[in-house]
Amino acid sequence: MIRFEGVTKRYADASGTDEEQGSVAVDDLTLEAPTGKITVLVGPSGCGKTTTLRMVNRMITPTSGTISIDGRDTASLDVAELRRGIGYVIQHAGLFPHRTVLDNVTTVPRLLGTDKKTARTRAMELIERVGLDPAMAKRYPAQLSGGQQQRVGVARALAADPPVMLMDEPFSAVDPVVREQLQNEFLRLQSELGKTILCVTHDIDEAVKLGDQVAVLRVGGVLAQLDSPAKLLADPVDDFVAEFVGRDRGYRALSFAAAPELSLADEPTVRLGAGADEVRAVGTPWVLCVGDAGEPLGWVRAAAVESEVTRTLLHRGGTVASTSGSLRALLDAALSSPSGRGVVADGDGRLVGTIRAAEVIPAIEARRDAAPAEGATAR
Ligand SMILES: Nc1ncnc2c1ncn2[C@@H]1O[C@H](COP(=O)(O)OP(=O)(O)OP(=O)(O)O)[C@@H](O)[C@H]1O
Repeated sequence: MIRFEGVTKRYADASGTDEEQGSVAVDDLTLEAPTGKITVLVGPSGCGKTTTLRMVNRMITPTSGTISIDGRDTASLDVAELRRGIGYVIQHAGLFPHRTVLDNVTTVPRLLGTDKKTARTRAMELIERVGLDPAMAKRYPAQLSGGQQQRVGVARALAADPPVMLMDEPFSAVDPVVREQLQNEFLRLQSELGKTILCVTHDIDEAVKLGDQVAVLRVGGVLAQLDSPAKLLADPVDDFVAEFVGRDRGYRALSFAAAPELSLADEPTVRLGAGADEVRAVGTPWVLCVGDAGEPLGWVRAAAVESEVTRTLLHRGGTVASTSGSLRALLDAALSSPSGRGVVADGDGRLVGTIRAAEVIPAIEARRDAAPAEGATAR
């Protein structure tokens, strides 16, 4: 566990005043980042997120207060020893440009005395584990895409197997699609590794996606709210947090509500290559097309089929919800489906049935009735 206790950081002003009289970047922060969990610090630009993170590995020294890791005051530890237990990932990956990917990943273990062969074997494992082709190990950072560089950055931070990871905007230098992939893979990796992670982002969507708990900071480095993502969306503590959490929060909060078992309608289906007569015989304007394993491929408008169902005729707009997914995914499947019937698949991606938005709403209402709002945790 990382514990901040009454931590304040002031920066000396440019005029050269003492730090004690300088401007406050982090103000009396008390916060616990539990072992094995992801704690996300989020807030507007300049609210002290990076300062907070860097005080943990002592790149920045607090003006007052204490930071401890598993009960040991970080100020009392040897800096090198402290940093050995902390992986650090930054925006743009911060790789050594003149070293290969493999050398980037092995640098810290080598410095720590791991023999070359062991360090290389482990680095290759990690390179694969973060989803990179092993052939990339020989490349230099400039020969990789931004997303690939970020993956190397994560592999490098994990190379010495530190119990604690600090991540500063780790996925922000890549486009939204790559970003989502990186986030998903990072969550998968964390579910295997169970590191104690403190992660900084300015993006509330990223915060609620990654965080087991989310700390919202306001400018001046004051903690506004510390809660689970679901609680934060459902119950912002004040106008600042409500505005920061943003619009659509009622809908977004449904991501954290597991879909109950709802009765699904049997959906008649056709296969690719089905003739126009077969499609029209279904008797509905939109007909669902499935693949050989029963996986939904897309809806086809019956009137548009002249001879047979081809891939180009498939409507791709509908999302597919999983039986083990969230209420949000279920509702979204219904809302995005051209037929109004949301497609639901099982864990193997096979069609189970369909559901309409009007049938999802009662489940949402039932959830509300079952869980009366509690008070938010605020300071
Ligand atoms: N070395 C420094 N000297 C003086 N002031 C600093 C220094 N570093 C940061 N600050 C100030 O401290 C405050 C917090 O900065 P910090 O970088 O921690 O914020 P942040 O929340 O990470 O911001 P961003 O999201 O824009 O990166 C800001 O007002 C910043 O200008």
